[in-house]
Amino acid sequence: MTGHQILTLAVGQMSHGGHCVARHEGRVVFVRHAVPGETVRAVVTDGSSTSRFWRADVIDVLEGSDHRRRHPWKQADALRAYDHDQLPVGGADYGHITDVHQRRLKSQVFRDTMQRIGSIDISTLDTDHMGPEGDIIAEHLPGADAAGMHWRTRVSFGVVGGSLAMKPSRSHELIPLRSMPLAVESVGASGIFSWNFAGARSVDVVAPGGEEPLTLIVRTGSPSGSESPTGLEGRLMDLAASSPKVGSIILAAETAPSRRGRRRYDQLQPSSVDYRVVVGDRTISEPLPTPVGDRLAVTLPPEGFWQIHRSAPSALVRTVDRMAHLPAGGSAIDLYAGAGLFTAWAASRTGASGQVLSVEAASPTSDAARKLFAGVPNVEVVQATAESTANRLVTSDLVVLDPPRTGAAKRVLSGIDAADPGQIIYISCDPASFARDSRLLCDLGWTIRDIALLDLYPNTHHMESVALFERS
Ligand SMILES: C[S@@+](CC[C@H](N)C(=O)[O-])C[C@H]1O[C@@H](n2cnc3c(N)ncnc32)[C@H](O)[C@@H]1O
Repeated sequence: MTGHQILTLAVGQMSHGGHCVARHEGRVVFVRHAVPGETVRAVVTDGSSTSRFWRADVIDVLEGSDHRRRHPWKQADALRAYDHDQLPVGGADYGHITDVHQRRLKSQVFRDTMQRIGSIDISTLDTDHMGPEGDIIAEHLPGADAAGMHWRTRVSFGVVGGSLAMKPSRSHELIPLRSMPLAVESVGASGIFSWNFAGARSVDVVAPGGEEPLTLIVRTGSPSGSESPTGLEGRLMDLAASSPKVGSIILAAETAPSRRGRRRYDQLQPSSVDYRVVVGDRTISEPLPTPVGDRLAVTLPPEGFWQIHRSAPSALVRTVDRMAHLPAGGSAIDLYAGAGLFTAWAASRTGASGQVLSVEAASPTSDAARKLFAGVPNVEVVQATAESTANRLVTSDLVVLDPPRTGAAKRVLSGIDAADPGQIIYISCDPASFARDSRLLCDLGWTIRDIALLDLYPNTHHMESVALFERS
């Protein structure tokens, strides 16, 4: 291993995943916490003499970029952490880059990833959002502060020594937190960073609609029916009584080991977790950008999927609405539908004489959709995987798909193609899987007509794209 080797590097372009590309003696080095154009000293964190590439973290900036700023979150500030012989916590890997430049880099990464993985040149697209360098301008969303903080309505923490904690990127070490400024203000104001969670394995915090009161899901490894030896439950009740900003606490005991790689908010097998309300309610309420009849909000369990930026639901629906041609009386299919964000929009567009099919695999989330659309005759909610449904789809005016980070399976895309809808709108949180899936759709005879890039994850390398496909 080359651990602790220090290199002086001239840093090149930003790549997918938040690393800048540099070279050392012919070998590629992926450098974290850098800005393209800088000269830095970086410590090698991964790689051996036989590795094709190395990874390194910036510890000192010799020639800084004009786009560098002081990281607004001290515990995630790599330079500060290395000065104190510590590791920075992960989760805000773009925090050292100015707000406007973060979005410029995301645009470039998206364009380059589409070219590299999908062999798709987006610079020729005829869209209002085209930037001067042939990349899609990433849209800034309201709901964060000037430093791009306080937008997350959902945050997951580990627990160490009773304190809420997070890991540095690519590390298993848990670092106790003093705050988590990406989260909406009520999370910091609730006092939970000084609570004693000893006995818990992890804690998920949800601020429905970005507001208070918060709901906490406190996860333990033992059945929640048995009082833990650390007295966790009693302590949580006392703490909740002293904090008006925490409305509900739910103990979640894993009754079967969690599968690696499963996402926290879309548990497809909820039976392996036993949920029990300690304080407050078992469900939360999220405001809907498009009401369903007189229902202005959807009720769902806090572990069910909902977009994490407080402005994401309205921004995504607005973008889909701008791209789609969905007439009154028309038909739409919403795959990977969650609790029905886009189903609600499609139902309001198509009206009473239209038809909308909403397909979601996770049962708690799909149950929420079924309750939301109960009594709405033109909406059918199906709890199933997109894969099992795709070969039975009938033709429609529009298919919306919003898969998890891994993208859509090949047979989902082939099934959509065979059903021959008028339009496909693909919402993605990962440019790499989106580029792969776009290639497949293009090979099946579809063309990208429009793309929007939304900065749903400020201060991180993540981005969201919404793309419209039509037949070539
Ligand atoms: C990115 S979320 C989008 C949800 C919804 N469109 C929204 O914006 O609220 C992806 C959803 O797909 C669901 N999901 C994951 N794998 C699936 C599959 N194979 N088939 C159907 N749904 C799946 C997840 O449970 C999650 O609700």
